[in-house]
Amino acid sequence: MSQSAFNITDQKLTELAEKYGTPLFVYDVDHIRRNARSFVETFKQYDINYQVAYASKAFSSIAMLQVAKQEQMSLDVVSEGELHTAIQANYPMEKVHVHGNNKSRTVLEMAVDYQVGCIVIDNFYEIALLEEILEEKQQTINALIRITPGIEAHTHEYILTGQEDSKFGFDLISGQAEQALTHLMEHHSIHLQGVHSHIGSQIFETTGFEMTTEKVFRALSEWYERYQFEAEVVNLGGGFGIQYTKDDEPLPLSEYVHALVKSVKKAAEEYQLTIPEIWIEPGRSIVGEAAVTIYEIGAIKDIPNVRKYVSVNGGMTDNIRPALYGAEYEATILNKRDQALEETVAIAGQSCETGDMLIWDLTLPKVESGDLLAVYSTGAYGYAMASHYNRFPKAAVVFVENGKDQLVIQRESVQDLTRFDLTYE
Ligand SMILES: Cc1ncc(COP(=O)(O)O)c(C=O)c1O
Ligand SMILES: N[C@@H](CCCC[NH3+])C(=O)O
Repeated sequence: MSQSAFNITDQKLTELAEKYGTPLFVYDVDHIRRNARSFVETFKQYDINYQVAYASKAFSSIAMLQVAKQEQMSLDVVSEGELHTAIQANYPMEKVHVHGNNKSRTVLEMAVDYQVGCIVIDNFYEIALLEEILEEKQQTINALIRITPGIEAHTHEYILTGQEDSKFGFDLISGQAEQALTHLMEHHSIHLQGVHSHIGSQIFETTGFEMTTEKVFRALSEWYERYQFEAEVVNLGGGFGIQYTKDDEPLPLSEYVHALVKSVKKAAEEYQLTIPEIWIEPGRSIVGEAAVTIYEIGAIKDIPNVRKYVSVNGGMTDNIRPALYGAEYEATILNKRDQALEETVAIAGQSCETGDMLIWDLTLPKVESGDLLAVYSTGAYGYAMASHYNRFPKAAVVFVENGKDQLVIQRESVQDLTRFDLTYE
């Protein structure tokens, strides 16, 4: 499991828990950099133009974006808040790609004012709104159209995005993608650079990506024949799987890049099209295995012959993935790593929800209140999806690199929670 790839010792994690309190997200920055470099260095082996855009929805913070920028990545944002974070991190705006299936006028205006690298257009409503804004501002902008290729990747239903029946993008099958293309080709304030397709998340095979490339190029070839449209860019999204538990067997990140480049080259040759720039937008595979969450164990409820519930001082408010997707995690007790495994317990969150369980069956040494539990592979969609349910303040986030630790997101206090509340007169 990812514990082996995680390079911060239990002793260091224990010290960090004492220094910063719990629950605490601890990121191994070196791990983030290695993942980013796996993608970038593999692309460099080919004679093609590429962009690796970090999908900041997986974990966005100013410090994280500083690291992404240092690693030469572009950036995918999906909201005003993610774009604002990019601005605060001084991200080069020409490397920012703006996504979203319901972009607000504000986010589109920001994107135009800051002249972001491109807007990934999702629907007809957005085209009309964007054209109105560009007309008002007498501006132009680069764009990709997001197409849904009609691919069902092997992953959880809620994180599938490439199938025809999806809220995202213009689908190929009904002809809506082609309709968007012909409209955009006639309206010159939007410079159409190419197409985008993202089929889902936590995918362990390259087949889905290869099939997508084939479908995208088949459409591009038709569009070339009918309208002489040539894509400068083909963005094949993110979705590369990581290891949460021993049952997950992810491919090396370089494998995805090899497969994508080869399939693009093959399809371009087959349809006699120029090889476009290849863009990808990984999120989970950059940060997922780079972090652990440390909790303190509190209440223990043993129901003889039924189950032993071990509660931690966090749960669905810092990691909603088990409750939302039935996601599975592995964990250890930091202060008991050398002790024999003795009992199988269930790790419960502290929110007032029966479904707030982090791990149903975890074998640990004898558990006691006060022990520190480290849950692995929590770097993606953990803090990013945190909530204030039951008015629990959000956890703190620490980055560790070269043996040095630094707080990058402060722990919230209960005072923070009532900061926007007004009394009712
Ligand atoms: C459009 C788009 N791009 C990129 C990503 C990042 O996916 P992942 O974190 O699985 O790499 C997502 C999330 O699924 C997405 O919806
Ligand atoms: N948040 C999801 C994945 C969705 C990614 C964004 N489209 C997860 O935790 O697995």
